[in-house]
Amino acid sequence: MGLLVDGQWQDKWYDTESTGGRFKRSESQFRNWLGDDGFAAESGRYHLYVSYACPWAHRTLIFRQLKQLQDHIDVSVVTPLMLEHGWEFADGERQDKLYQHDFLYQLYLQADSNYSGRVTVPVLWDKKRQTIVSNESADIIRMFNSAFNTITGNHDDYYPEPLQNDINELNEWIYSTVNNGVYKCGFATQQDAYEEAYAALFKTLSALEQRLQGQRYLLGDRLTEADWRLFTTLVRFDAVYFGHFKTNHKRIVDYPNLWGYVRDLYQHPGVRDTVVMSDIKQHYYGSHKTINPTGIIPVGPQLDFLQPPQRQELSQ
Ligand SMILES: N[C@@H](CCC(=O)N[C@@H](CS)C(=O)NCC(=O)O)C(=O)O
Repeated sequence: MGLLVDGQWQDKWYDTESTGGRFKRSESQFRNWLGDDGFAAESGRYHLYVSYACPWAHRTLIFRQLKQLQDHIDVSVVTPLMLEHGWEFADGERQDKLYQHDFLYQLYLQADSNYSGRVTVPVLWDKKRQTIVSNESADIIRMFNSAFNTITGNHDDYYPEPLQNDINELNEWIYSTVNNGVYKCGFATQQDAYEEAYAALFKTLSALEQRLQGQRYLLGDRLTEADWRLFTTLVRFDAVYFGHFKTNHKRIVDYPNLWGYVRDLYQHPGVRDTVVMSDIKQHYYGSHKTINPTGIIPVGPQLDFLQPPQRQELSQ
């Protein structure tokens, strides 16, 4: 675990000293947009770098499936552990298919040899201009939602105009208390910081449980970006966050509506292939030595995401 400082790799854990023990996620720095400034949407031009463990990268893999981009955007997948060199590649299935780099930070240096900042997944790479289009998953999924529509013929819209304000509001709330909320619990280094994040997380989960009582998705009948962003955290919750990040007030299986909802989304065509639970568990329990020094990976729990969700009738 580390970061680049003026193009040099340094092995450092997150600094929580200046924030009273609170984990603060840094802003992504590459924020170009497909279609703008010479980044035309073209089949085969862009490459996606992901980790199967990472909930932010997971969103982009889901949108690649939903929007039928598999033949147009290829993917390289890092190995599950993130240790002193950050994200790494290996031979075979986990190679950097474009440049055979050993470490992801080498790709960042290829884009900017003086880069300072964290080296995160996902990365959307432009093979033509040899640079990073974006390392912000929220932007990448928005681009995938529409930029390639004329190429794929897939016009499904997960960010429809009339619902955009509602989606943005939900995203903000769910990002800060749930998606990033679990990290705020897990990476807190002071008791009050942890308890504050824990309370906010379970307050939101309880509100979401209520909301999903009479409706299939967060915004009613229509499946939107907000659902997919919530899904990647919920699907990891019982196997990882509950124990490793100490978010143990309740499991997702203890919330009937949320549990049915996760199964419903898991069983959506193309999605289950993007959930690689072995990488998820290995990454968290094996990479965060300050939280789990032995690196032992718990065997359980048994989770049956294929149980019928019984939520279809809610959208009729
Ligand atoms: N805002 C970014 C966050 C991505 C992110 O933090 N990814 C984590 C993995 S889950 C990462 O690569 N962390 C490496 C680090 O912080 O050094 C996004 O949503 O794309």
